Amino acid sequence: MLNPSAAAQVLVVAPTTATLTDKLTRDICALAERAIGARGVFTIALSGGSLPKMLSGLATAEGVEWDKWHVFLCDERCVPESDPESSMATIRALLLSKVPIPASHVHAMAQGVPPEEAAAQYEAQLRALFGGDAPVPRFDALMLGCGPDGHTASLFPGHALLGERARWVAHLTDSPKPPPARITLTLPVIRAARVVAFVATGDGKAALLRRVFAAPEGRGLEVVEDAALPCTLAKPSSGQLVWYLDSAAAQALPMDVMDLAASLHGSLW
Ligand SMILES: O=C(O)[C@H](O)[C@@H](O)[C@H](O)[C@H](O)COP(=O)(O)O
Repeated sequence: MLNPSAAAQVLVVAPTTATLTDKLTRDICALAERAIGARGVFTIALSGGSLPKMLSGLATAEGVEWDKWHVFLCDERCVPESDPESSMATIRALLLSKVPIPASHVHAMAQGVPPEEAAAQYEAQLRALFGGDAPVPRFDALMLGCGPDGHTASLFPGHALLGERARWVAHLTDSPKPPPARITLTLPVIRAARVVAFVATGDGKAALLRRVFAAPEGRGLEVVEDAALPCTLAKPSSGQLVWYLDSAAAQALPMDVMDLAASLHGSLW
């Protein structure tokens, strides 16, 4: 019997996006409680795209110690927060404006400065919080999405940033998904997280997910690293990887993979 909280990789498949939202809410609250119990704070980095909407259930969750949360971004589009393309603006509208997280615990990326400077400033913020001497910060949770091309955060297939090993935060000005200028956490930071959670919903992700879960039969849920699909490289080296899908996104997964999906009841942590 699978004990999801002990497994390095977990698959959750919910029949609808509403049930997926409920499951995500329960799991994130349980993870936050565990992190706060162990270290006194919960550090979570969020992405843009459709993810903020999937997290909106957190706004009505009960018993959350919001004052212990520190919220970061996995990546950001280099636009002002007044622009509808701003990921932070969406996250504020759908979640942060509805919960009492202290403003000083919300770590946005700088606006109105060149992308390179915004990346350097964000890395300096992380170093101040996680300790400048740490080889890499260890987030409690990174919430990621994935594009049909396999990108995650702002790490795109074939991009030179996939080879970045020194910086914690990097910039790019040639993103194939608009807008072109972006800031992103790098792979060493993503791999150091305690939990890396992907959320993917809808038919448009089905073909990609078939490629992500393409390990030979008998190798369970193993996501095999494929340089052409950056989301497969975003695997924590000593943490837990969780893929949260709705049934539309999961429709092309092989039966032996679906058989390993965790229960929707309760929480993973
Ligand atoms: O700027 C962005 O859009 C995000 O940083 C990006 O990495 C997103 O998470 C994926 O593209 C998935 O987007 P969807 O959830 O909208 O499919």
